[in-house]
Amino acid sequence: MENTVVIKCGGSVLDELSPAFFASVKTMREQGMNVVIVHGGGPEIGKMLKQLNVRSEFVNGLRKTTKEVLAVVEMVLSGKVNKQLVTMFKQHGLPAVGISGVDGGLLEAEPIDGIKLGYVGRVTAVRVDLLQTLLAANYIPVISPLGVGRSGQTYNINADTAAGAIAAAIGANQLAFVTNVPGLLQDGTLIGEATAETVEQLLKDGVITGGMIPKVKAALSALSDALPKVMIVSGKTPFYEQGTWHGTTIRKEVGAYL
Ligand SMILES: Nc1ncnc2c1ncn2[C@@H]1O[C@H](COP(=O)(O)OP(=O)(O)O)[C@@H](O)[C@H]1O
Ligand SMILES: CC(=O)N[C@@H](CCC(=O)OP(=O)(O)O)C(=O)O
Repeated sequence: MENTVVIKCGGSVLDELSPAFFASVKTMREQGMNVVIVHGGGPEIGKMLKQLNVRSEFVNGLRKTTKEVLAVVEMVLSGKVNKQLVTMFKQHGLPAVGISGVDGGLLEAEPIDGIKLGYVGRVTAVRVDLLQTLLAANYIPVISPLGVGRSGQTYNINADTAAGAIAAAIGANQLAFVTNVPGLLQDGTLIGEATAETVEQLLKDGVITGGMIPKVKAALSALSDALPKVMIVSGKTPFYEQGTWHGTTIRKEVGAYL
């Protein structure tokens, strides 16, 4: 779908989204862009698991998801976080519809590795027509990263991975990861522009760690001719003004897109 931006809002910044974040989304819509939001909620899930005394651990940045953990993930992502975000959009005059990847079979998924990770899924198909219908009616879809298997099983999907898969499926020409830092940092300094090759090197050198790893991996696999650049930006400050992105831009190669 031409002129479409997929924006992933990280759980790390959901409580700190500034009015400037919503103003940036408004600007994009005024410029005729279709906006699709995918949200995370890792910290909120962690808090709820703790309150309920349910243990969970991370394996390679992914939350090992037992049946008990899955019930909490579903409740927090498609309930609390999704509705909070929809309400925030409404308060800023933006019409949003919250759906999870289960609704309408939006995100079809299969288990990544049932033995090690339990109910953690990867996206195998996206019901693009559902998103197109909402966008055509001028709504902003706000998606929580749950998937549904062929047998009806629900899966927990990393929000960065889900955003990348949705961007590729809908044919978005822009993808942005909104998080709690200004972009990719090296020794505390913002990296304004990076090629896929540079990012691979930063991963190898251990400059990119923790929650930034699934983000850049999703960015690298989403890059294509149709999606020539991916942005990593802050949700605490304006991230898009007068056609300019503030943060890190990752391109396939130097000069791939200007
Ligand atoms: N090179 C890096 N540049 C910026 N942030 C990094 C880097 N390496 C690791 N990080 C960490 O990644 C975090 C963002 O990932 P995460 O906490 O998972 O956020 P989100 O919930 O937005 O997905 C940052 O707050 C920072 O601590
Ligand atoms: C499989 C897996 O790890 N799923 C994530 C889904 C939420 C998420 O990705 O939230 P952030 O974007 O805030 O990290 C989780 O359970 O935390």
